[in-house]
Amino acid sequence: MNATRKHTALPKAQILIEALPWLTRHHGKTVVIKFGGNAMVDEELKNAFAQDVVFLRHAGLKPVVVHGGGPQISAALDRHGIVSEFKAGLRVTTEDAMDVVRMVLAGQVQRELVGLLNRHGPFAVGLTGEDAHTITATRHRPEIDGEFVDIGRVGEITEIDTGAIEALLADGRIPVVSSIARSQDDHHVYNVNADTAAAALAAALDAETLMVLTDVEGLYEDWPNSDEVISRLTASQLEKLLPELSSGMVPKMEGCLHAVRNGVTTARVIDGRVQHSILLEIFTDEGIGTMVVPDEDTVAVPAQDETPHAQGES
Ligand SMILES: Nc1ncnc2c1ncn2[C@@H]1O[C@H](COP(=O)(O)OP(=O)(O)O)[C@@H](O)[C@H]1O
Ligand SMILES: CC(=O)N[C@@H](CCC(=O)OP(=O)(O)O)C(=O)O
Repeated sequence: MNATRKHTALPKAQILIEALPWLTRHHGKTVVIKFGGNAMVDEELKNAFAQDVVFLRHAGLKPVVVHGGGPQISAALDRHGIVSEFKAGLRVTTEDAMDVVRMVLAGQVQRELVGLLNRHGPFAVGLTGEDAHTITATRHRPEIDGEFVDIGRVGEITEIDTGAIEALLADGRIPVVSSIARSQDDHHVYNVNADTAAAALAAALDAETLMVLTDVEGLYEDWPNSDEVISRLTASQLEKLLPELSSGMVPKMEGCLHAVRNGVTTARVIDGRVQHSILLEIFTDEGIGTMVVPDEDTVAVPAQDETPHAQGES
């Protein structure tokens, strides 16, 4: 038998080897993955998402999932006869609506994700920001047209306690966090935008990467007029762009900026409608979506041969 004969499965081995430098560099690193409600509506996509997250866990990374559930909350509120209203991209949350938000996020969406991940082994443990003081918030009053408005039980994060999440990660688990905060003002809870919660957790956990899965390809340069995606931008470039952004992209991009300004090496917005978008983003040369990086002068440039990602990801 010819020892140099190429096996037909060689391309598979090559794909794995291509990922080796990335895996080596990211071994043991924390990756916070935000799964958006709009990317969460398709069964196949949800299964592929769970596979990707478990894959990362087996590859030696420490994934933390933070989930949204905007469409699911709106549907439940509708069933309760409560009209959904958004101001500054945030849901106006009455006391009654807060009970529904909590029920949907912690009792429905989080349970489903935990179940999907645990088909692969005893990995996922669900919690909300209320648990073990993980997320504490005070009442958020966004400034709209020069005035601070009351939008009910919407929280502005004041403190993160990473203890519970870190203990779970040390035990080899995959924490699945619902974006509800304990209140520092009273004994109730606050509704927090899931992008904001994910970014705050990524920064507090000193995560390597924040990945935000959504229902568009990334940040469009001139939305809604064109579908040209911005593939890479620095923190300063993003900061200049923020005032022009609208709706759901505002908390997403503000979150990415917060993350990279607070120690996270890359923040990415990727298309959650694409099956296995997490693995595609990590392991393929093309990369998909929008990547935000700290300003050039604040990061060390990685060695070229260690970068499988064409966009020069670190
Ligand atoms: N510049 C932009 N690029 C891409 N999407 C944008 C932009 N500005 C606003 N959007 C809107 O933001 C939405 C994503 O935010 P959101 O609906 O909150 O998603 P998710 O449920 O994944 O958090 C897109 O579907 C799009 O309608
Ligand atoms: C204050 C606020 O707006 N909270 C969000 C929380 C869920 C969320 O952010 O879900 P997506 O990521 O799917 O948008 C809401 O009530 O819809």
